[in-house]
Amino acid sequence: MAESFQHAGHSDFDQTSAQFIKWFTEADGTRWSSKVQLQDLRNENAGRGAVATAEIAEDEELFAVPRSLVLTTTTSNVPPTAIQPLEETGTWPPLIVTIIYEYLKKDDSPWHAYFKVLPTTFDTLMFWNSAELAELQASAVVQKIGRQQAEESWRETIIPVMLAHPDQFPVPGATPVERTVELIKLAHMAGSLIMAYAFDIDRDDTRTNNDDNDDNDDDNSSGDNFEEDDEDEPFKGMVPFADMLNADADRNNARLFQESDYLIMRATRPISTGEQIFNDYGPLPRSDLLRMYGYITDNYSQYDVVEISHDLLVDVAGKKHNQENKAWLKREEQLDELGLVDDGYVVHRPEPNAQRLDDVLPGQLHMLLRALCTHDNDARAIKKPKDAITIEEAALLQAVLTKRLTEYSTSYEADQAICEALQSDSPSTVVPLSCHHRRYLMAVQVRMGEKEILRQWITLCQFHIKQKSEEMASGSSKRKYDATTGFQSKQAAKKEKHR
Ligand SMILES: C[S@@+](CC[C@H](N)C(=O)[O-])C[C@H]1O[C@@H](n2cnc3c(N)ncnc32)[C@H](O)[C@@H]1O
Repeated sequence: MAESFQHAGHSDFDQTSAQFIKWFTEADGTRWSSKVQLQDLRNENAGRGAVATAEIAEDEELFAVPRSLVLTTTTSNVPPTAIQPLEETGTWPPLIVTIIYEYLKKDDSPWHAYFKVLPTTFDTLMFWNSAELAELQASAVVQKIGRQQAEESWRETIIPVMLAHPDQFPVPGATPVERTVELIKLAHMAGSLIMAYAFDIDRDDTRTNNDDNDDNDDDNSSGDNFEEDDEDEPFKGMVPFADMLNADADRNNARLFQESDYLIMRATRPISTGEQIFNDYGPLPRSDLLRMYGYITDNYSQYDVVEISHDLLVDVAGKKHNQENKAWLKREEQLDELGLVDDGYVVHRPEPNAQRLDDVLPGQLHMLLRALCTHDNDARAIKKPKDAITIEEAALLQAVLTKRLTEYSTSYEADQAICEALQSDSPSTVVPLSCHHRRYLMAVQVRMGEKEILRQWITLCQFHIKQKSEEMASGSSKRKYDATTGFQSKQAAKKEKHR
C-alpha cells in the first residue's frame, strides 16, 4: 500500500472514493456494474481495491472505460511543444511530463478526481532509504533500482522541457535549480505511477493489460530509469478504475480487454460475493513486485528467482584471473557469439515436486557449466549438451550456489527467527533503526525466498552427484564383470568417454 493512504482518516478516504466514483460514472460513455464496489482495504495494507457485491460470472463485464478517459499523451491537452522534443525518448518521459502537467492543473484537469485517489508517495524500492535497502542483502534487485540514472536522464530530457514552459509547469522555487528539485520529485511520483498503475495500450484490436512486466519485466528492468527507447515499446496510459484493482498471483480473476473504443475489465473466472477482484500484474518474483509495486504476498513466492552473476560462475570455476588461458577466452567468445553470455543468469524456484537436476537446469546454464568444465586442450566447438549433467558440472554449480549463499549476510534460520519476532506481539524490538517495520519484514521475506531457492538447488546438485556416483560405481563393477566376459556395452563406453 502506498504510504499516503495510511494517514487519511476513514471519512476523507471514503469521500475521495465516492467523488472518484461519481466522476467516473458521470464521464461520457463509462459503464460500471453495480456488482463492483470500491472498498477501503487499508486494514489489509492494500489501499483501495474492488470487491464483488454479488455473484459474477466468468466473462462478465465489470466496467468499461472509453478511450477518451484514458490519460495518455494524446488525450491530454499537454502542449505539443512540451512533448515533441521528447519524441525520441520512448514512452515513459512524455507520459511523465503529461502526468505532471495534469497534476499541476489541479481542479482544472479533467482527471482531477482521478488524481485524488492516486498516491503521491510509494513503498516501491525507489523510495527506500539505504538502511532499508541494505536489508535486501545480496538480492540482485538492489542493482535494478536505478534512481540516480533516472534522475540523470531526466535532467537532460524532461526537466529542460518543463523549465522552458513555466506557465504550464508551475512549481515553487526562485531559481531553475530550485524548480528542478521540485520537478524531479514530481517526476518520481509520475514515474512510479506509471510503473505501478499504467497499462500498455495496444493500438490494434488485441488484448491489453498492466502485466507489461509479464516476461519478468524486462521492459522495465531498465524502465526504472524511465528512459526506454525501444521501438516496440508499448504505448502506455493511465486507465481510471482499472488501476484500482489489486493483484495476487493465482487469485487473479479479472483482466482488461481492449476494444476499438473501450477498455473493458471482465471477470476471467466466476467471482463470489465478497471476493476481492484482482487484475493480473504478471508472474513476478517478489523482489520485482517490491521494486515495481511496493508490496509482496506469499502467493508470489512461487515466482521467486535468484540471480547468479557471470563473474561469480567464472570466478568459482577458477577462470577469472586466467587472462593467459587462451582456450577459455576462446570458448567464452564462442559463448558470447551464441548469445549465451549475460551479466547474470536467473535461477527459478524449482517446482515443489522437482527431483532431478536434469529436469530443471536451464539449457543456457548447462552450456555455460559445460564450457567452464571443458578441459583446456579440448578444442571441440561448444554445442548444446545432449547428455546428462556430469558430476563435475553439478559440483561446479553447487560450489557457485554455495558461494552465492554466503553473499547474504544472515542465515536462513536467523531470518526465520526475525520473521517470527516481527509477527509477534513486540515486533519493534527487532526492527533496525531507520527501517520502516513493513519494509523490513518484506525485505527479510524476499531475501529468505532467494536463500530458499539456493538451498533447494544445492540439494538437487547434491542428489545428482550422489546418484551419478552410485551409477558410476555400479557401472564400474558391471564393467569388471563384463571384463571377465570380455564385453563392454556401447552405452557404458560412451558414458566413459564423456566423463
Ligand atoms: C494498480 S494499483 C491498485 C490500487 C491500489 N490498491 C490503490 O489503492 O491505489 C497497485 C498498487 O496497489 C497495491 N496492491 C496491489 N495488490 C496488492 C495486494 N495484493 N496486497 C497489497 N497491496 C496491493 C500496491 O501498493 C500497488 O503498488
